[in-house]
Amino acid sequence: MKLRYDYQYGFGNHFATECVPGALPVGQNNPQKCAYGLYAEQLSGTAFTAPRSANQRTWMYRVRPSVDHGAYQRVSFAERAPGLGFRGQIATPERLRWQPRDDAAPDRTADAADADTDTDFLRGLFRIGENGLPEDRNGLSIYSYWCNTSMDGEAFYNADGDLLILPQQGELVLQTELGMLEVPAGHVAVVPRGIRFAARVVPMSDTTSTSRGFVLEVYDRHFELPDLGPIGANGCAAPRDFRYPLAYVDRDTLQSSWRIWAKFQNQIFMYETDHSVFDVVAWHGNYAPFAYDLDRFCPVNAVRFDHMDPSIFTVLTCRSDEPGVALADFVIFPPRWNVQEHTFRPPYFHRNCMTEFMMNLAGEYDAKSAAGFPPGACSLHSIMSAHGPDLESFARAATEQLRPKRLPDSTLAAMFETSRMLRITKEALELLPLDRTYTSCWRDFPPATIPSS
Ligand SMILES: O=C(O)Cc1cc(O)ccc1O
Ligand SMILES: [Fe+2]
Repeated sequence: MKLRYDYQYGFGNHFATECVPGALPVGQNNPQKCAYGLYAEQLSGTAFTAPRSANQRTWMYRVRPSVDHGAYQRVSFAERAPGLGFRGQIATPERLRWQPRDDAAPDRTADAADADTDTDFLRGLFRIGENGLPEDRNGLSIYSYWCNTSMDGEAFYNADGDLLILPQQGELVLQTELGMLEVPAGHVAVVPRGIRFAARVVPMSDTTSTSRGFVLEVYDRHFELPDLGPIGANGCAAPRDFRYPLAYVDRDTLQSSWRIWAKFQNQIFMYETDHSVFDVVAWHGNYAPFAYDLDRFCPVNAVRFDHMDPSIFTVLTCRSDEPGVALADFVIFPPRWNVQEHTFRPPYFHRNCMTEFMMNLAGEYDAKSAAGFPPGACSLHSIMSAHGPDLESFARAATEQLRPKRLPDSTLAAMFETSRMLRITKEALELLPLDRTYTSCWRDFPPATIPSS
């Protein structure tokens, strides 16, 4: 896919970019006077004292310093982002599945407001489940989003953690302080804690411009590329494919008034400015939003027999304190060849010490019938709750002729896998299209016949 904007590439690189020649100071961060009277400002993504390998910060050179804004005002959820007010209250081990959020369905807001309302990314965020607290910098939230309107004259930042944004349909363009980042379906983006952004929806046709998808919010560490162990130095997601924005200033909006929304300790606040916050003329550093085309993922898997664990498809991981255990992994199930001999090829039956939130992004998922798990649908299999192939997929895969089989390019599923237990929002059970017949897909497996003793 042809991208609209230019980028700089390389996961975690130290970048340097300027959209006006000479704006970026050379050899120092804090000149006594910056070029053009710009203001130098540091954005720290890790503690000042974090080890060098983990340290993340960016220096921005901007038209005004960020401090120049009105007072923070507390805003009600209903006024700006009802779905952020949905809190995880329900503990259930039940296997849950939701059908896609329908454009016509009034499921988007707390008040189940009428479907004609313009809904931007912030208003369309709908918390499904959570664990932990941002104030403890510990835990995560999972959302779905739906939007049909761009944020205009407005921006948002999340003080509570990083946002991984995964469009399933449509396209978002994120205008961020550090530049423009387009995120069509099939790509993923991460906006780290504190970086202000506006989400724009790209028209799909003359009459529709909607985007829907999913968001994973993590409350402490940042996303990293997973270690590859014996896989070696190559394979899976390559660092060079991660794209970062170039400095971008929209001169036309510089003097206009803006409202900035903030999520802080899971509350919403707003302040006003009489100028754009997208006024960073130059920046350098390694704390920045990024995007990645999931089609660049190079799948590695079993080439003779048996089914590898899905961790083999991890794109990004957010570590916990325990080595090898993620707070959350972002995993995909990409187009690929299935070639295993004498093997039941789809995902196996299992119970896991991790929570699995599954999303079908496109095409068919090999462990579920197409009708039950269409693109846009999602499911939750919580810690130790049994799940796996449904009866229909099992019957097919247990009897199919095992030739090399291409899972088509139209296939794409994804998973947020977390070591935490989620509490589900009551709104996810009441307002989203919950599939009340889900667990019946596992009824009536014929019993094995064991020889009598
Ligand atoms: O439950 C799922 O569908 C996800 C999954 C996929 C897989 O290939 C192996 C295990 C697993 O949990
Ligand atoms: Fe699973």
